[in-house]
Amino acid sequence: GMLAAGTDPGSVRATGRSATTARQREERFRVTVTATEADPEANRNAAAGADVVVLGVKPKDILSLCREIAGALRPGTVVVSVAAGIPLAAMERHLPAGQPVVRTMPNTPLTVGMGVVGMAGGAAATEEHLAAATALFAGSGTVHRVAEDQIDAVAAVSGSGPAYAFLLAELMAAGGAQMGLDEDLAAELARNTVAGAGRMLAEPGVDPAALRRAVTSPNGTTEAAVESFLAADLAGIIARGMQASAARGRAISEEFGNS
Ligand SMILES: NC(=O)C1=CN([C@@H]2O[C@H](COP(=O)(O)OP(=O)(O)OC[C@H]3O[C@@H](n4cnc5c(N)ncnc54)[C@H](OP(=O)(O)O)[C@@H]3O)[C@@H](O)[C@H]2O)C=CC1
Ligand SMILES: O=C(O)[C@@H]1CCC=N1
Repeated sequence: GMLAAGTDPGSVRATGRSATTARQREERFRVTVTATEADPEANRNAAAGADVVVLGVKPKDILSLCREIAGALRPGTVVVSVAAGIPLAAMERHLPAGQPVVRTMPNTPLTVGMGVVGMAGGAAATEEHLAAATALFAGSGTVHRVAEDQIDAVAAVSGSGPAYAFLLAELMAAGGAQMGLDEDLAAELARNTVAGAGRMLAEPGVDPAALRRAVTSPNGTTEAAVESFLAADLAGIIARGMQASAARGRAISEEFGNS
């Protein structure tokens, strides 16, 4: 997303673990990608002198990565985490005192310029540091400042949310095939329906309920489907799934955020 929005590839130093995926990413993104399995200093070298460092490893690996790069950071370097569940205070404990840290919850639609990001700043993060973190995402989505205790809820709505829409497309395709449609046709109809509905939702100021009502003819086919969904407690099913997402964020904090 950053590159598509005009970031100079020459200004980006990326790292990964595997040399094979590093090569693939270099070819795909035209940025320098160094693998830690080939160069154990890769992360420290990438962090040294950077204005902004983005931590994109799994939550369980974030704090050891903070310790690994701590000695290479300049005092003003902004450390931006995308990890679910890892608290700002935990990262701050493993970084030099006073290091500006920003915790974010992005989502994959950033890759098509339609991302949404929740963002919270740590103890040493000033407006200038938050603006630098916002600039990473601003060309490929919208950034919303939230209190850190709301990040798990942001993850439940928008971080994990793309998967809910993709699951809907999968289930609609399966339902179409069950009714006798060719499997490929059912998948194509479902995929383009969810994609098309998403495009309609992206228009400024639209109300999803109004869009839904426009499809729902009185006593028609859509009404029959929607009534069936609601009678089966789709609202409760979605709410419980989102609670499970947020609970998993809290569990990650407890499992990996206390060291
Ligand atoms: N996927 C999503 O939609 C979202 C993910 N997140 C967060 O993003 C983070 C990554 O998740 P996800 O993309 O699913 O995971 P992936 O496994 O796809 O990505 C993790 C990456 O970290 C690299 N890596 C692992 N260890 C090291 C290391 N020591 N040094 C350098 N690079 C390393 C891996 O390299 P290699 O490939 O070479 O092994 C891999 O590229 C998580 O913290 C997650 O919470 C947040 C919001 C949305
Ligand atoms: O599933 C996860 O834990 C990450 C965070 C939000 C989306 N993917």
